[in-house]
Amino acid sequence: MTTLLEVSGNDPMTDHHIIPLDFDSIDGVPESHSWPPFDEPLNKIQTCDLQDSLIPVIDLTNSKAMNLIGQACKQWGMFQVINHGVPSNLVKKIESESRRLFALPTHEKRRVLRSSNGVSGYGSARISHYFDKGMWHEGFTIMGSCVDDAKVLWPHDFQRFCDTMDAYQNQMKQLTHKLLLMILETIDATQEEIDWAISTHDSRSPLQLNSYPPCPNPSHAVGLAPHTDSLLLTLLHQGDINGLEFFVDGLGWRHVQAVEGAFVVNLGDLLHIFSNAKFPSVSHRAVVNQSKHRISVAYFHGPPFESRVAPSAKFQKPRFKSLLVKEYLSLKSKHCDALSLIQT
Ligand SMILES: C=C1C[C@]23C[C@H]1CC[C@H]2[C@@]12CCC[C@@](C)(C(=O)O1)[C@H]2[C@@H]3C(=O)O
Ligand SMILES: O=C(O)CCC(=O)C(=O)O
Ligand SMILES: [Fe+2]
Repeated sequence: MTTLLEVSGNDPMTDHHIIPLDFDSIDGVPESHSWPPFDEPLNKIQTCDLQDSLIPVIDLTNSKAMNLIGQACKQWGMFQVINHGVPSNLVKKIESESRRLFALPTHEKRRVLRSSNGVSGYGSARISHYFDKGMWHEGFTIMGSCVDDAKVLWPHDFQRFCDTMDAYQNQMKQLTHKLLLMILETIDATQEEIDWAISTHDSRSPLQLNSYPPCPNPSHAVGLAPHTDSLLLTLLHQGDINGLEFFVDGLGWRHVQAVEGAFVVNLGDLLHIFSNAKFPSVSHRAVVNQSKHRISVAYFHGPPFESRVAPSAKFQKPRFKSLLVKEYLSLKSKHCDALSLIQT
């Protein structure tokens, strides 16, 4: 069985790409993390209420949910869901447990630093090696069980962290299954293709905790640099602090309005390939602010790494070459524009 470690192992990132800033002692944006001022999202000047936000908020108990989801996938590659069935007290716990982790002293967090060609653990996002500037971000990636790392952080009090992470991942698995069935039905995927996409056998679904501490100079820092997610689907809890933005051709960067109790769903590269580019793999980023410590939790679902990814058999003119999922991830770990490298 291929682990993510193997697919990412062939380009060990040098340490300065992995170790986040020491936010306990930082008092400004160092040159290493100072980005050229970037364009403000167009709708920053608009009132930030719902109808301004391009991304539809879809009630999963609505009988038209599947059609609305299909339209949102084609148009934006992103949507928000409410009345999804995930217990709100668990969502509150995942955020409070994440805050408890990131509130640990820097030297404690660095004891579970991700290894140079690893996936799990504390560190900057893996995309950091695409850029020569650092990000105003610290992350903690969980692949499967987090007991080993949690025992290092809290030798006598690790259970509630792990129980919360496990319970949340189980809920995410169920919600992902429900959403993928709807999304794939809108493009008439075959049963075999559906089984491939929803398979949790041997697939690796990382859980990513993101922390964006308040930043003294937010217009010169980037929380998470522009990227597309690589797998099939990402479910994001962003809490009540705005920061997620996505790029729309011709419009520029638009913010995704934080909606109480909603999950943001964005499609990844593998669904872009499978849909033969019918669904965009939306480029998105996270910006930081001066006063609030923003936390987000992202759950990534992908098919088994040994399996093959290709445009659905129903497309007469496939626009992408077929390759193994692990080959795609290995390509993406070196090139942020991996999708353009596998076009037919
Ligand atoms: C299976 C995955 C998905 C990864 C890489 C690997 C493990 C960690 C995931 C993230 C989490 C944070 C954002 C992202 C962009 C990153 O840098 O690491 C994600 C990336 C991807 O979606 O490509
Ligand atoms: O924190 C956010 O809003 C975005 C996080 C994200 O894009 C990711 O973890 O892939
Ligand atoms: Fe992302």
